Amino acid sequence: MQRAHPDSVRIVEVGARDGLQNEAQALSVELRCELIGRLAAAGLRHIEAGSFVSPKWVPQMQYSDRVLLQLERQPGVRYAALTPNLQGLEAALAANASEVAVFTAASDAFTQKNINCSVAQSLERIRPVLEHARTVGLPVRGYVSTVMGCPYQGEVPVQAVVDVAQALLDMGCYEISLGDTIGTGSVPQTQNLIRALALHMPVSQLAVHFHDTYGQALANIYAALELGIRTIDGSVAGLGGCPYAAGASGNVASEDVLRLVEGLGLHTGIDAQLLAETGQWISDQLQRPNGSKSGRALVAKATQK
Ligand SMILES: CC(C)(COP(=O)([O-])OP(=O)([O-])OC[C@H]1O[C@@H](n2cnc3c(N)ncnc32)[C@H](O)[C@@H]1OP(=O)([O-])[O-])[C@@H](O)C(=O)NCCC(=O)NCCSC(=O)C[C@@](C)(O)CC(=O)[O-]
Repeated sequence: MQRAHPDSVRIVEVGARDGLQNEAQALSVELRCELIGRLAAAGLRHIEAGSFVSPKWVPQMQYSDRVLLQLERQPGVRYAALTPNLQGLEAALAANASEVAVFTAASDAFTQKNINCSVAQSLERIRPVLEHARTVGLPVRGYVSTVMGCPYQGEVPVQAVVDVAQALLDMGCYEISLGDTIGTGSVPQTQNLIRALALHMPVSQLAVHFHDTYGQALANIYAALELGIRTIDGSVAGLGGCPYAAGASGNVASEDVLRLVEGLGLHTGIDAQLLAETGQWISDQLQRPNGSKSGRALVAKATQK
């Protein structure tokens, strides 16, 4: 997998997956395809397009196969999908996903609620996914949730995160996305975690995935950037919520991440105005407030002209 230049940042857009999976209203296949098309037009090059999980567990992600098959693909864009097991991988391959992501957590209590098994059992489910993906040359990203706190267990030891991240890398994931699932992380926690991980694996193989539940996401991302992280997950318009924290806001907004990294002189290849307009468009479709401050500001400024 090509690594980012130190002056460039890769934003992994998770709005059409992590965002929409947490919205109360399930969007049509057509609107999901249009969202992904607009994100690609804005310059996003890594877009999570869907999730091949049980529709009984996450009904909003049903028909991800249709989304992947119907969307108009742009050259150079990776259209990724979440897969919990071999059944999901087969579906993702049939829908021609450019890559897949496997997911587990650093706390057993969370994996039990999320995927109905322990962390150790989840790794055993993931192993054949990676083995099969390798035989067909499909890249696999790995997610570790609850890296800074679990809604059921509370504190999560740093060593538990290191162990799971290492296990996923050893199985063949090209990158680990560190999920602050409930957004409770702080700057010192972010620094401690990344420093601990960096003793065992290259920072270039780590990404950060913050939910903005307590408004700390941008501060934590800045701390991560200072420690060399160059891959950041974001969700356009801050789509999503958090099923584990009532009333909580969703993922950090991609528009706000973009503003932060551009302010630091780092490059992304993303058009801020097009992304902001996409954020406003999808917020209107969902009849929800636009969760990005910089997105709202850019749209308002353009309207004033
Ligand atoms: C993992 C399972 C399936 C286990 O669910 P289970 O009930 O333990 O497993 P099962 O193997 O007994 O299967 C039960 C049913 O699901 C079906 N099934 C089995 N596998 C699949 C599949 N791949 N696609 C579609 N259907 C599937 C299977 O066919 C069967 O259907 P039935 O016989 O009842 O009609 C379930 O727990 C599940 O789907 N969980 C989804 C959880 C989820 O998607 N959570 C959100 C994603 S994680 C996340 O958002 C965090 C992240 C990544 O963003 C990072 C962060 O923020 O921290």
